[in-house]
Amino acid sequence: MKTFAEFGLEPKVLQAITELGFEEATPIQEQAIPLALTGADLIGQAQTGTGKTAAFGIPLISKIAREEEKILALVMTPTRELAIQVAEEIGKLTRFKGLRSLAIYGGQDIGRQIRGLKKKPQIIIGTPGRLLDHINRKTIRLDDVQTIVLDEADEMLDMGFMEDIQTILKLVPEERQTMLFSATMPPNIQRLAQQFLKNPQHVSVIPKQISAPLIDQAYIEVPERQKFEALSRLIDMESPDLAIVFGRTKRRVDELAEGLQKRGYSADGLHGDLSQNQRDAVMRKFRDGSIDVLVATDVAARGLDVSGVTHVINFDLPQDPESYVHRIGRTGRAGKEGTAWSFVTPREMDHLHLIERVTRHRITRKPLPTMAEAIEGKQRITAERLLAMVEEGGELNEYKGIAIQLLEQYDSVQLLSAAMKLLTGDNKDTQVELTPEDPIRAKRRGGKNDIRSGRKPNGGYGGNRTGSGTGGGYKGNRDSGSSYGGGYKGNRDSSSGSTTRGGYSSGYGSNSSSGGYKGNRDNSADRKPSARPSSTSTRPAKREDYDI
Ligand SMILES: Nc1ncnc2c1ncn2[C@@H]1O[C@H](COP(=O)(O)OP(=O)(O)OP(=O)(O)O)[C@@H](O)[C@H]1O
Ligand SMILES: [Mg+2]
Repeated sequence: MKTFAEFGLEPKVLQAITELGFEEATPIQEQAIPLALTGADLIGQAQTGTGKTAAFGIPLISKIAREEEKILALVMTPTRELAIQVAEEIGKLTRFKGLRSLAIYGGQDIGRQIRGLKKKPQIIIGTPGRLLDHINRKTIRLDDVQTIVLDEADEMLDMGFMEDIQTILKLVPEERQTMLFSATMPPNIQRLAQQFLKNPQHVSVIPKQISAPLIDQAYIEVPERQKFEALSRLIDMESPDLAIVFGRTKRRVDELAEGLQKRGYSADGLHGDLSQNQRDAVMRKFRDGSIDVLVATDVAARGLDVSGVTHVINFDLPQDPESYVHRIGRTGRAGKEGTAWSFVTPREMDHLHLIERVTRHRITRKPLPTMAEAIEGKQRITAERLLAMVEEGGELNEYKGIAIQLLEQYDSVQLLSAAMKLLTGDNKDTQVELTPEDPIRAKRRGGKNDIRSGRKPNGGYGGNRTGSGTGGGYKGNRDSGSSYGGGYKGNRDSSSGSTTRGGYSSGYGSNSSSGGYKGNRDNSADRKPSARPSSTSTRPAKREDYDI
């Protein structure tokens, strides 16, 4: 392993890297950084959570002089949340060097972005749709761009951004450096690369299995109708610090988040129909631990890096193996361990086997958690919370009088059991009905089913995307203070975890989100309204359902 000093980086960048707590370069960084510093075009592939952002971010910022007042680097990402996150990481890396970077994405007030652009940032990180909007308004000019990065390039193509990306790339001077990064590399990427990259160097760190190694993967075979009960038991049994539950559609996510809240969990939903304000608020709550369960569509599958995510649960199986790899990659990041669970209905077993084949990884079958296991898990957490309060020496004097009185009259075991029962907040009786989803049908994959080799056959799914709207309605602002990877790191051990694991009792009461955002279904993410003409893509549409 190399240290960052060995790359010959300037002191201010090294200082920022040290500040981020990076001691050694990850394998993709070790390979990509020296090459990228030579100015070569790159295609970088490495497992989820292995530091691809810094692998392109460090060379990108190293090339820029502080006094420049032009846009010299452009990073494109498929989702708004990812644009925000990458902008934060680049912001941290340029902290001492003092470069200006700005995130540009749909859903945020365009006037605010224009004001930001007037400060002459050298680095723009954005989603293609809104970038193009600025380009057309002439508020962004790309004439001086020297470096372009496409993060999650394959996903951007799948989302129908091919044309937008091509338009944008054509506006950037030919003498530039172009880099593509992702954990998966299907063939349409090769086409894009052929068209826009010059003699690209492939940098890939891909061991035998494509998914990140530190993720323990399991599945539970469960009929559609029992999935919610299974989820509730699983969460109780596992008591995750932070979990992401993936649902297939926006409606599913709404219903799941609402159902979990009703049952007393501290959960909230994220999908493309929420206003940007709501999306930001949910992400902020998840990042700072004030909710423990993020229920999301695939809008959260790519690139998101939230420290402390211990569990990913595929409530619905994803449509394709690539999505599976990215979804479960939200845990087990940066050398940490994680657990991924998938619910598989009996009719979806083929689909599960396809995922196993393509990812070259056996997923362990586990039984549905029993009620006893669920209760045991909940009791453990309640006991932990109780003990944490005792050990922290919380202010208990006001309660001691009544405690002594009660103990004189009642048996201590009886009393403590009753208190624990109250604290555990058993809402098991609350009925939750979900609208059933059809089982995922296994997609026919001709040729070699190997995402690592990049040979991914054309999907057989034409169109049928339901999302519409191009991220209009520039609602919302995001305040800049939110923190990615911020102050709660290292503070999620079991005792403090129990303080954030609200919902089993009172006191975490801001779970108000489930209302409000329904009925706003046309304001989807930056996703394009319908499948692009197939002439621009090897696959007309990847997913049967673009309802994320
Ligand atoms: N050299 C390093 N040492 C320690 N931590 C690192 C290092 N490089 C990156 N990280 C941290 O690892 C985490 C994952 O990094 P990053 O988000 O860049 O992964 P990624 O490879 O882009 O994953 P994905 O495929 O999911 O997008 C981040 O929290 C990042 O700060
Ligand atoms: Mg990434």
